[in-house]
Amino acid sequence: MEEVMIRLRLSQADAHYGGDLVDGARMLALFGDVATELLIRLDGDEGLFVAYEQVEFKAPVYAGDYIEAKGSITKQGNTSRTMSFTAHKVIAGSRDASNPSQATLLEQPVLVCQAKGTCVVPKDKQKGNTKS
Ligand SMILES: C[C@H](N)CC(=O)SCCNC(=O)CCNC(=O)[C@H](O)C(C)(C)COP(=O)(O)OP(=O)(O)OC[C@H]1O[C@@H](n2cnc3c(N)ncnc32)[C@H](O)[C@@H]1OP(=O)(O)O
Repeated sequence: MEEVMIRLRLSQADAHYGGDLVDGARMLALFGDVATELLIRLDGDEGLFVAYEQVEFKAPVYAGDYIEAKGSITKQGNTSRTMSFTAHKVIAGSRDASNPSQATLLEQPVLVCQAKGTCVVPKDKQKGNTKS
């Protein structure tokens, strides 16, 4: 199955809790964008997220970290598209206030979040089914 990936750096604006910790919902926002691209590629429509079946936050994410969010469609129903997602930290920003510009390229990316979810694209919006 085709895989889609979004890679971005989390900034100070993403820090939400003490110690520059990023809200877990930020990872779900990334998964939503990954899902949207998967649906555009398959159906030519952005679709709608109907449910997350499973979300696990496996490691903390901080401002300054670089994240790769990936997803693929695992099952195609009539209108539903079931997907699985992962987010890995590939660069860790500084956690040392005395050396804030230091950063570490991680030899092994760290799994920070994983989820399964389902999106819906109504039949009349699926590629090839539009009447116009
Ligand atoms: C990815 C997006 N581009 C970005 C977003 O995240 S959108 C923002 C968040 N989502 C929304 O605002 C959507 C709000 N929900 C809706 O508008 C509707 O619920 C819906 C349009 C998404 C679905 O409505 P409807 O078509 O009436 O639903 P159903 O006919 O009941 O089901 C359609 C298919 O979806 C499957 N399904 C329904 N509920 C679940 C569930 N909890 N878990 C897994 N799958 C579910 C259902 O089985 C149908 O599948 P098939 O058509 O048989 O394949």
